[in-house]
Amino acid sequence: VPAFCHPRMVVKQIHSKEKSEGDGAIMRRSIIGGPELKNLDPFLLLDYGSVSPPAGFPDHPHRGFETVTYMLQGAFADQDFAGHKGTIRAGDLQWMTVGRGIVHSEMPATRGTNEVLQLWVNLSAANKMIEPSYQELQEKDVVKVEKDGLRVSVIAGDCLGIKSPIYTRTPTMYLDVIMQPGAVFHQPIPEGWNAFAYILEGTPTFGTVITPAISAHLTVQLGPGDGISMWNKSDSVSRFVLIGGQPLNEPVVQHGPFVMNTWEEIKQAIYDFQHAQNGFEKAASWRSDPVT
Ligand SMILES: Nc1ccc(F)c(C(=O)c2c[nH]c3ncc(Cl)cc23)c1F
Ligand SMILES: [Fe+3]
Repeated sequence: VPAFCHPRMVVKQIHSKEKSEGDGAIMRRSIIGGPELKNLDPFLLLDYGSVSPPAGFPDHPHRGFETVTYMLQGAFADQDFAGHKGTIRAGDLQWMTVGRGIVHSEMPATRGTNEVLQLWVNLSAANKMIEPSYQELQEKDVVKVEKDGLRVSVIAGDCLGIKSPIYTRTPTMYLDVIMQPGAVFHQPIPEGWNAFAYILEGTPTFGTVITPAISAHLTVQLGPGDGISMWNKSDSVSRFVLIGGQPLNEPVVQHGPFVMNTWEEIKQAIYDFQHAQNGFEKAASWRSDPVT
């Protein structure tokens, strides 16, 4: 008996190229509104970074969306212009609803390799100018499902009956999936949602068609359907993040770290930031402290 009425299939596989971002951080940008992957609404980008000091992401603004920072290894220190400070360690999650504006810095907090995934989730027009807020979970509080060679960290949404406590204004599913050799995993994804996977290690198989060996740092876009079946037919561990979200179907105008619906609103965001007003008041005098 097939697991789903309309199993989703792989429709596109894109290798992410390395590019520098912020201050010397070498990143692999997996999805951007670029020509290759336009229709992944509500997602704006997924960045994989392997960052060592002195590189990092010094003081910079955001407006109009959410940043989801998930640490894979090492740690990052973040500080914002409202005095919010924290250290995000391996397995920790920071879901930052930027809304009307945040100025912050995100710097590696250990001398070694600090591996980070950052997803940008767009906000609806109605939510773009809401007050900023954070939802932060330590690794021990990220809900996990272990079953038959499967270990899923439920970052957002629910999996095998286990629900994340994270409130997602834009309905989102975000799973960190580790599959031992021979494991199988069937995950429902609501019809109409856009969905993709980003492979971190191994060669997992997605969909009923045996896709070619899939390698690390590959984005796999999934087509329409009500769920995805995955196997690990190899003899080594597979790890990937599986991400899906309900499209907003609104115009997207992005200028760096500002994402609004019209150019007018982008000009306003730039003006507000430069004149420390309309949500950027605290940007007037704030500078981040050096990370020890
Ligand atoms: N200057 C500038 C301009 C635009 C940015 F988006 C950023 C930025 O913060 C990041 C872009 N990818 C990322 N991945 C992980 C982390 Cl922790 C941060 C970022 C930045 F710094
Ligand atoms: Fe940032």
